[in-house]
Amino acid sequence: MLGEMPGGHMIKQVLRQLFAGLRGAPFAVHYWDGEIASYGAQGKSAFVLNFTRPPPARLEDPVVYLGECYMDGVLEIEGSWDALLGTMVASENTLFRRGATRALGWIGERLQARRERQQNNVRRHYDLGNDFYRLWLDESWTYSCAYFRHPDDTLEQAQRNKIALSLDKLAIRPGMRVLDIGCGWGGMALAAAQRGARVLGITLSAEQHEGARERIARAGLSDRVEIRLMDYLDLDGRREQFDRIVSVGMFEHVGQGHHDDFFARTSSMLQGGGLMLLHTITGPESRETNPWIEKYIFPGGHIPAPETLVAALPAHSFKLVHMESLRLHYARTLQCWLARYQAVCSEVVSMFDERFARMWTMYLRGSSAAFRGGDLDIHQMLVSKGNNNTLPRDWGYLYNSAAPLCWGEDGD
Ligand SMILES: C[S@@+](CC[C@H](N)C(=O)[O-])C[C@H]1O[C@@H](n2cnc3c(N)ncnc32)[C@H](O)[C@@H]1O
Repeated sequence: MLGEMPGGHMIKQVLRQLFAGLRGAPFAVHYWDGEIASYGAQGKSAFVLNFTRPPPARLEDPVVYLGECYMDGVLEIEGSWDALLGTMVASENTLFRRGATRALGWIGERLQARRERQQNNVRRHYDLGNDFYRLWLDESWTYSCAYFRHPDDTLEQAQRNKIALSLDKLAIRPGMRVLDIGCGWGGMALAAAQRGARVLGITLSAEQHEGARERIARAGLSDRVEIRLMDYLDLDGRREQFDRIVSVGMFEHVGQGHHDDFFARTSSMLQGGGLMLLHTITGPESRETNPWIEKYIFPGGHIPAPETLVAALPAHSFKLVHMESLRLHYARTLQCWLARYQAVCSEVVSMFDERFARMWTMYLRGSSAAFRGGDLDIHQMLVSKGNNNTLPRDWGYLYNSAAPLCWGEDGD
């Protein structure tokens, strides 16, 4: 499987072997020379992998290889991406090979080197440019899971819902000091300030820093919101204390083996009785990081397991107050982003190039499918430092629809 292959014939053998080892839904492969083969369970193909021309002869990592084939236009994927993602999850042992070695490679890396590498990784993603994200994010520039309270909610409305839900859970009151770790373009910070809080938002992205500051100035809230370009590792609980901490879509960057450190730091910055809302993508404990995502989208990221997060709390004086999954909300958010992204794809091609544009199509489409058909989930976890005796008596006010509005059978 590893190393150079002399040509199309050999790579076809290798791909046949690979596809024959996959478990899950029935699928078909259209090879570049006209051969059509069926794999997986019996039945009508749930998806088709269509090789439009001979792929490169070098295959080191199956997931990265197939992802690159898609980016290069060598491979088109037709049919259900949900089923494709389901097959990838069911075939993890065949497809994901490098996790253990990668984790070992990191052991012993100096803290400073880790910090620089993580910072560069994060900046590479978020500093693609405000012009790029502005093309397809909603008007609030929120780059995280929205909350589709009602089936007809637009993305804009759903992002407003998510921000309101998060601030409601945190029971923000005027005068409170709030820290937003990973504040993006400042939407949450702005909304907290509109509720009368004094907010510090931090981000590693220079583009976000500039965008958020401009936006807050335009809203006339610069006296209540400060946005700093800094790493959360440089915050110091001895100098600054907060009543509330919120962190949305940042924890995935904290990295394997550093969760305890994150909780220790946030605990040291929170007043006794203070509340923290952690909003993060989650997955099974045994989940391997997808090597294509690792290479092209989020290097150094790690998806935590919800039970690991909960287990880590008591050592840092945190108590679990409330926790919920927003899984299908993220699938819907990603669908909305994908539709908007596809509408402006030609602009993305002129900003970057065709390969980049296809890479992002794959990322958005694959991620949406991974939340519906794969093993990704997303949780909002509300914790208190020690006891908070002023919490709401019941949480009904968060979910005040008269009757529950449910997702359809297929999660749409
Ligand atoms: C997915 S974005 C979410 C942004 C925002 N919370 C939202 O919901 O739109 C992740 C954010 O985490 C920030 N981030 C990642 N690692 C960080 C670190 N070590 N210190 C501070 N911010 C970090 C990024 O700069 C980015 O703003």
